[in-house]
Amino acid sequence: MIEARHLHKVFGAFHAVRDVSLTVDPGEVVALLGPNGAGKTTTVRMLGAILRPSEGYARVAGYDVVEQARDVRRVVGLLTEFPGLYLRMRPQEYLCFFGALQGMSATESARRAEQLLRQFGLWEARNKRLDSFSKGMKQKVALIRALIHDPPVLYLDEPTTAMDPHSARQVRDAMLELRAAKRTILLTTHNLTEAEELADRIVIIRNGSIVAEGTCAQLTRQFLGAPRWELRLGTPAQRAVVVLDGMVSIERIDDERVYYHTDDARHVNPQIVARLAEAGIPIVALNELPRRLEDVYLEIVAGNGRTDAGPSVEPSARHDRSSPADQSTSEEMVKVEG
Ligand SMILES: Nc1ncnc2c1ncn2[C@@H]1O[C@H](COP(=O)(O)OP(=O)(O)OP(=O)(O)O)[C@@H](O)[C@H]1O
Repeated sequence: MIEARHLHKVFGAFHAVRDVSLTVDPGEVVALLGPNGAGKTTTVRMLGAILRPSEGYARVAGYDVVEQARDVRRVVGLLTEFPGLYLRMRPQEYLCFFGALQGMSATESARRAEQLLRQFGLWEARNKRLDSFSKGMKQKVALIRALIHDPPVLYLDEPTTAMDPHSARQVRDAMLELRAAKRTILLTTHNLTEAEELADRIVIIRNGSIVAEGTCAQLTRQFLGAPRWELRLGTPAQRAVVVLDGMVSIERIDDERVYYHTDDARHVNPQIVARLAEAGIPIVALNELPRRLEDVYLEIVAGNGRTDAGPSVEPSARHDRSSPADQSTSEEMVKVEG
């Protein structure tokens, strides 16, 4: 559904996005993660036909983001990080206005706006002007704006940042529903728990380049190694070392606990339990230690990991589309905000 090849974006002399190639399949949710200034929003804006790539190309639902920008904007619902709302309007008229821009009839957009305002708990506030809305409420209106025409592709840039926990839950539930309805979603977020919950696949970008890509499980395995286990005994753990020796890789021993790694827990752990029982060593508990996306992320962006994300390089031969005009900082293809 989204296919980007060798995307590159230069602002003046600054390379904000370098050689980004990315595929998102129909119905897939991909989280684009990375530190501040990594190039996430710039990538999303290029994929949304808002910003012209300096090099490379991208197609969304089969449409080229440069040659068929209008079609791309029709099939994409875009929630930007700083949504500009028409603050004198009330939510319903604002949403109907955007529905009309997307070619919806007045009745259809009014019906859809009502449904979404109710879903996100804003129906009671429908008669208030948007300038009286809180930051989180405005963000919800911006999200509804992205959803109004029920697009097959959604780019959600930090969709829950300003929201209270209940509202953030509503938005995450909405994303889960959209995923179930086979919408294709590219999500950028600094909330790694959110990414873990929602995304089928994670892409990590740093200094404008993709440095890691995969499912949470794949990235965890690649960057944190084999799963860690904690064995709690009812006796000093030193006694168990002889039993475990050669079966697993012991990381440390702590009083009555042993921490170890194994690639083959399914076979090794039952053997460990049997041998300890045979040796009369009581087992209190055996647990796999949870590994969070946050640990993987920090390993990658801190640069200690096995990534090759080094300093920036000049773009090499790519599908070149740059022109002198494209090197400026004001090359927006369209102005989307009010
Ligand atoms: N229009 C612009 N002109 C010049 N530099 C820009 C422009 N837009 C973005 N940049 C620069 O490009 C880099 C990437 O910015 P981008 O907004 O894509 O980062 P991000 O990963 O979305 O960051 P954050 O997590 O803080 O939102 C930053 O250094 C930013 O200052």
